[in-house]
Amino acid sequence: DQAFYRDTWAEIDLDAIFYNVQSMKQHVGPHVEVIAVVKANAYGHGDIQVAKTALEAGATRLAVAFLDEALALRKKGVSLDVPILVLGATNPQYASLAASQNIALTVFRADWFEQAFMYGPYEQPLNVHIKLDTGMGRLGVKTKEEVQRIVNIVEQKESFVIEGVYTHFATADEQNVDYFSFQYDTFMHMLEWLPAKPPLIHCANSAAGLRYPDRVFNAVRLGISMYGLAPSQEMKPLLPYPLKEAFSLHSRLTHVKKVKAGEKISYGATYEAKVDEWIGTVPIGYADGWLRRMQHFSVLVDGKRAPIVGRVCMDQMMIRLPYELPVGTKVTLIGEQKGERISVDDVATHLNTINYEIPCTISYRVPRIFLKNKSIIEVRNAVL
Ligand SMILES: Cc1ncc(COP(=O)(O)O)c(CNc2conc2O)c1O
Repeated sequence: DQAFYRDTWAEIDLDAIFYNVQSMKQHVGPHVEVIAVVKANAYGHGDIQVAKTALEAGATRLAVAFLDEALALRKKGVSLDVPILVLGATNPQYASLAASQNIALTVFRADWFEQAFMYGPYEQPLNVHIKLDTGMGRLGVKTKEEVQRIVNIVEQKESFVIEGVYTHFATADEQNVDYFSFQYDTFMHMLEWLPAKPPLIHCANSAAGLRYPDRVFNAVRLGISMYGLAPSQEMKPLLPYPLKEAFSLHSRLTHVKKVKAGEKISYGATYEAKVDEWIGTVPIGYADGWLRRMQHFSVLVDGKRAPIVGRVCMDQMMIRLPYELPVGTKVTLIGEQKGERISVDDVATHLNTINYEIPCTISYRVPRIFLKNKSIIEVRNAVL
């Protein structure tokens, strides 16, 4: 039986993931842990495959958005001795479950602990990372009093261990460093509120890790640049080492026809052939996360750019071919053909968004093929 039957797939180059993690590891030095941020199915790249590769490449911890993603990694084989940090908020009633699975939780409210304690008992203590809000304005403690309340509760109950303290930057990927510096200084000031320094102190996302390797304390939360994507356009000229893009997206022509001038293509009959044209049909659409706004963008066939013509449908779209090509011809929507390249950034620019959003949006319906040394080691098909 086939791993998947459709003619559309994403390829994740795990060698690129490995290289990007190893590069950051070397960049920040041996005293700084790399925490691989694999939330949102590893930004659409495949959570367990990226997690395993990152750990092989020197990451020592994983980070996810919420508890379900951490439990999923355990179920998929991440051993208990690999710590996983939940970056988002967790309902206090699940604190003991997290503790039993060596999953650390982000906390930022003293009342959370009062509730979490009621849901005991805790066979083993829960590791918590106190999040400080230095200016991101999302989650985090903002006052010394709140920090004191948290520390007092933790000291009273042996169910909780403060394993870490951290903050998150809002503008680390921008050329202007004013707000970044304000947050960094605020973090330094807030750290003084803690009676003792926890084992882990971390503030850096990819951008901060790339730009200020000597100001990351002792761990970096590596997300976007692990996938070989720059945190922002502004940051591209500031990259201390090259990044290797891990994600590519491909399909194959399911139909090729010659249309006469005046003939219409796709819903709304919005596209009209100006002259006699060769039109190809590609089996990918907005239900795959290749959004309707991709109309007027181009894809690669035979190493040439072919414009998407007419409206993108739920499962298919049409392109204007440079010349007649056989059914089955490979179409590259993100990636390289014969030296021509369409990057994740190109798609993001067309959609007037950031590169983070693109791989995350390629839906469960697109099978993921995992490559190591250019050969397929695994296929994930969430449809079957
Ligand atoms: C708390 C936290 N730490 C680290 C990271 C990794 O950042 P990076 O991918 O820039 O390296 C994120 C990413 N959070 C998000 C990325 O996009 N939207 C977000 O909320 C985060 O929310």
